[in-house]
Amino acid sequence: MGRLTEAEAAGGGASAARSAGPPPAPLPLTFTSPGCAATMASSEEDGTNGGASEAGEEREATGKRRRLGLLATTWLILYNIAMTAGWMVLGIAMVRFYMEKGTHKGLYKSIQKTLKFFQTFALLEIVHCLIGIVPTSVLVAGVQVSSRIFMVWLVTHSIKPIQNEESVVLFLVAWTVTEITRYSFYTFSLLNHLPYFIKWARYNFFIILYPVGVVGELLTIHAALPYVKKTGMFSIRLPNKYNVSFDYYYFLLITMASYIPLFPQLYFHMLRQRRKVLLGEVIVEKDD
Ligand SMILES: CCCCCCCCCCCCC[C@@H](O)CC(=O)SCCNC(=O)CCNC(=O)[C@H](O)C(C)(C)COP(=O)(O)OP(=O)(O)OC[C@H]1O[C@@H](n2cnc3c(N)ncnc32)[C@H](O)[C@@H]1OP(=O)(O)O
Repeated sequence: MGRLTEAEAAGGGASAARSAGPPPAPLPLTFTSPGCAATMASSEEDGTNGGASEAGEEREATGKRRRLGLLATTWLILYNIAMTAGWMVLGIAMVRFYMEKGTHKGLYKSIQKTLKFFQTFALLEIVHCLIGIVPTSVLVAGVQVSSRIFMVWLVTHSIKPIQNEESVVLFLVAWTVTEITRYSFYTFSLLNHLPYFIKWARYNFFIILYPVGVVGELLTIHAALPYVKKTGMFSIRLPNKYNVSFDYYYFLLITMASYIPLFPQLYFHMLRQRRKVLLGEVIVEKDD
């Protein structure tokens, strides 16, 4: 798989100037699905070039909806509205909790049901990719969603002593702001009425929120380590009749280490999406 920038595809001009600079380094993981190339190639926009661009955007959105089918589009609109509402409820609950109590202690306990419900519901994002109704790669969605599910169920839910750590608030705030923006972006896009500030927020907030969320997650896992070591939770010791052993403590250490290769992949993927959507750079997949 090779990647072609708009400058290469169009042979230069204003677009070339926009996408000037060194081409992005090829990544070991391919993050765009083959089915996604045509959509990407047709989505040139910069939000500033007036009527022609808007008309083009509208045509593109209508075309996209036709390709998707009414059922899939309706489902995605309902799904995205539900997720936007869910994360808004969570955000409001967090702000209210803090304003009433003046502390973050007890915050996780008070919002955990809503968090678990909506974050678990996000598993459908992997299904959306698998059945091809969204062009995101299964790998990107899989890493993103599974790391969140892991944080919610196998770390924060299971290890009660860490629930009041400040780091939990850090990732909760980062996730909540991101998801309200992301799901409202998808909803308005599907409805073909995307306010520019939502598009802008979707492709700028992550620059800060992604690292903030990752720091929160890593500090939370780190805080869990002594407890996991002491209790031996989720671990299987030898000897046993299956002759298998598993140490959750080391599993957590490996998980923390896996952020080093995986997080930059997600971050650079988002930076590429940002260039495509906000700066109008087109990335065309071509077979070698
Ligand atoms: C079991 C143990 C596992 C341990 C694993 C350890 C791994 C550790 C590394 C992982 C670190 C993750 C940390 C993370 O949890 C921290 C945070 O999240 S902090 C908060 C900040 N976070 C973010 O900003 C996250 C951003 N993430 C995302 O946006 C997505 O999750 C991602 C999958 C990365 C997005 O990628 P995508 O390619 O989908 O971007 P786009 O939004 O531009 O969408 C591309 C096209 O798909 C269409 N689309 C996608 N979803 C929908 C939808 N629901 N409805 C409608 N359309 C959708 C979208 O419109 C685009 O279409 P087009 O290209 O045609 O315009």
